[in-house]
Amino acid sequence: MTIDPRLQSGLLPVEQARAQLLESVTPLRQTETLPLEQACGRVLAEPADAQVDLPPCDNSAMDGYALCGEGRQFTLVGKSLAGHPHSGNLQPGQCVRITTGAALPGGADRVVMQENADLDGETVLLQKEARIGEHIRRRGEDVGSGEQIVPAGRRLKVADIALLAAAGVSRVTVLRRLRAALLSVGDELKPLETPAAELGTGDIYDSNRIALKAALGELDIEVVDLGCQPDDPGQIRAAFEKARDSADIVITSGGVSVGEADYTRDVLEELGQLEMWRLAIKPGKPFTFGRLPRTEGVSYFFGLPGNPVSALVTLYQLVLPALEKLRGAGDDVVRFRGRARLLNPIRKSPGRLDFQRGYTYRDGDGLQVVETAGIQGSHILSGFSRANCFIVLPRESGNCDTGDWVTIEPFQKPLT
Ligand SMILES: Nc1nc2c(c(=O)[nH]1)N[C@H]1C(S)=C(S)[C@@H](COP(=O)(O)OP(=O)(O)OC[C@H]3O[C@@H](n4cnc5c(N)ncnc54)[C@H](O)[C@@H]3O)O[C@H]1N2
Ligand code: MOO
Repeated sequence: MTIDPRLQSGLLPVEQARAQLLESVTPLRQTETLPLEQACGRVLAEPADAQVDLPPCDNSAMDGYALCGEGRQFTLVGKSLAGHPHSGNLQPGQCVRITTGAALPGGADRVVMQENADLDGETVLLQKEARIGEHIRRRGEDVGSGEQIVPAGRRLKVADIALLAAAGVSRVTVLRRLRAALLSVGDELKPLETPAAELGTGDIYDSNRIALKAALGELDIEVVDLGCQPDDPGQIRAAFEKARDSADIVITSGGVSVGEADYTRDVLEELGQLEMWRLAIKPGKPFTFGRLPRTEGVSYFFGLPGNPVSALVTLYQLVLPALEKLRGAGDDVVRFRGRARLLNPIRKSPGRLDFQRGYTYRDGDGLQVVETAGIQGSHILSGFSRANCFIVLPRESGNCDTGDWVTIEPFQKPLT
């Protein structure tokens, strides 16, 4: 197999890696039909059409009186409540009591708010004349029956669910959920169930798998949990084969660096193709991407570094955009970045795009400020836990001083 020579000599820029990842993955095609109530967060595979007009009829936007014609004096001839329309047609000079959302009776051409009218027996007196069309919501002004209301490819958010429900769409066809196989690699890793007293020297809890599982769960991705594997090429190979055969993507953590027990890349190259390794990102330099072909199709392979902060930063910055494309929702993902003023100096050496962990807030003067969330080692989880944003420092920048303006990227799902 051939590797881009730039990968061997230097480090691949993060933006280039993202673009390459997006180019490499092909969105899912299989679909399923679900009740609307189960579809939030899923990607619509077929456009959805309104089953009814919205609003379904001309109706009132206010509690008050529906009037027929001009003038300031009207005779009250009935009422129209939401769910209980007035049956007759109004003649000029007549009005009915009406509530918000209630159907406008035939002949009514304007509505006056009750605050602007006085009732005297059967007579309604307006404080000032109402304009034609005032406070009337027209049938179909939101959407018309049969109109396409949500396009294919939309990741359904709460507002989409509200619209579809209002328009009478009770079932939708969505792309099936992505399936990810997850496994950790390392002799030192122990399952979380192990009592602390039973840990040997250098043993650690397999926290990455738990964190990655939580992150994928937040994204409504099905997880096939393949546990932790020792630093043994045979066992890693068997686990990769199982992962490849059971999932659309395989996510591993650990064993992608250059240590003597780092077998992940070797096994990847044996079973498939290594497409990307060593990026100009901090933390997360040894991030690995490749493919594991199977009898039918392919499973995409993401090898995250073992260091816990590196694993999550690379998941968020590199894997997620690819997953969004894979599950068909590429264009709906908005990643917000802003600027904030640094409250403390930051150390950085040029060479890698740095995602430091920070805590941002508005100070008493309304200024967006950010402070570092403590020491920045890729093994320091307490700072990550305290943080609410990344401080994004350009690849070639060096140290920063108090008062400098820096780029921040507030945490969004699945980091929140
Ligand atoms: N000589 C070099 N050494 C290292 C380099 C390098 O360029 N040259 N890169 C460093 C960088 S940067 C990183 S990041 C790490 C990544 O190493 P691996 O992906 O091979 O990960 P491991 O060596 O297996 O583990 C690293 C670290 O993370 C802990 N770990 C591993 N898995 C888990 C898990 N599931 N849950 C929690 N913690 C985990 C592991 O115990 C190690 O402490 O390599 C550097 N070395
Ligand atoms: O790039 Mo590694 O992820 O610093 O620790």
